[in-house]
Amino acid sequence: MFDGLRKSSAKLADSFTSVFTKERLDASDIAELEETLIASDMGAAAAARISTALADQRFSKENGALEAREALAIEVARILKSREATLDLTDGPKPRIVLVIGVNGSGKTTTIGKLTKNLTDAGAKVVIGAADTFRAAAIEQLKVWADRAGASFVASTQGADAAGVAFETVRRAKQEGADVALIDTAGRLQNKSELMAELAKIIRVMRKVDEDAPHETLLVLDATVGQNALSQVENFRSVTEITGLVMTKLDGTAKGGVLVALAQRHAIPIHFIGVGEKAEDLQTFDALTFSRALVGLNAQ
Ligand SMILES: Nc1nc2c(ncn2[C@@H]2O[C@H](COP(=O)(O)OP(=O)(O)OP(=O)(O)O)[C@@H](O)[C@H]2O)c(=O)[nH]1
Repeated sequence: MFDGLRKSSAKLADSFTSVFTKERLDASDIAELEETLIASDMGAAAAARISTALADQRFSKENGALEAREALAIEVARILKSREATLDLTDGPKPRIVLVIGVNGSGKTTTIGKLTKNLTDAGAKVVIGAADTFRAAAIEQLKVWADRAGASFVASTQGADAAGVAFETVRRAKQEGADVALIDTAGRLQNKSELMAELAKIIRVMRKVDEDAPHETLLVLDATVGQNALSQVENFRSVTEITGLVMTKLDGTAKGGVLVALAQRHAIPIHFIGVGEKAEDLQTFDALTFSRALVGLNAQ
């Protein structure tokens, strides 16, 4: 985690150390801190909240920078804590039906692959549905993950009806007594009404097999897009219910602070974060571990 967030923490640390060299911060230090936090993609509301909290604290002359960093991690974690929610897909209804949505390239396919590997390693039976029928490579990529993990795989040809694939995936998961069904979707529709119609159709058709489907709708966000992730949440939220978030590619960006902006703005659980391309790089989101890594402190 610490390594995965190195780019984000390095950016924050650079400007941060220069602010905290005093026992108490004056108004201009606070303003500088607030700017630093905004520049790290945390958003104005979270930056103001954190700066105000730090303004009331005192730090020692000798060790101020470290103490301030510890205090910052605590304040960041305070915002993130309410969004922390472990998602154990092997628990609850069987099969647990999970729809994975997000814009094109956000990391949906890779996230499903990683989840599948982690679930099958833990002994769960998984069925993957390649309902992203827009891109042949996405279907191929998913098949590789499915084969590697020994998961069942449902796909059709490129351009086929996505809802048909989703239907068959849920049917197969029931038939095989699977624990989890993970369904990949396409995020590349032309406009909002098309996206809404497509997702609504997928859900309607899945419900013919299981009236509670989907049990989870995970929105996958790419951290490298920074503040744009906020508008993606708004867009998807307006077309369907989102039960949880996954933020990928945190290792490839200095914009990791955007997760704080998201937590401040949207009351949606953050389940997983991606800090690399391997299955073990998909980690359960833990507010304090993330916050400490973000400000450049090792986990405790
Ligand atoms: N470094 C890094 N790369 C990631 C992570 N998650 C996904 N990627 C990479 O991001 C790229 C896009 O991921 P995909 O999983 O293909 O994205 P998608 O949302 O399925 O894209 P479409 O199929 O085009 O809709 C791939 O090259 C992945 O290997 C991550 O956490 N870290």
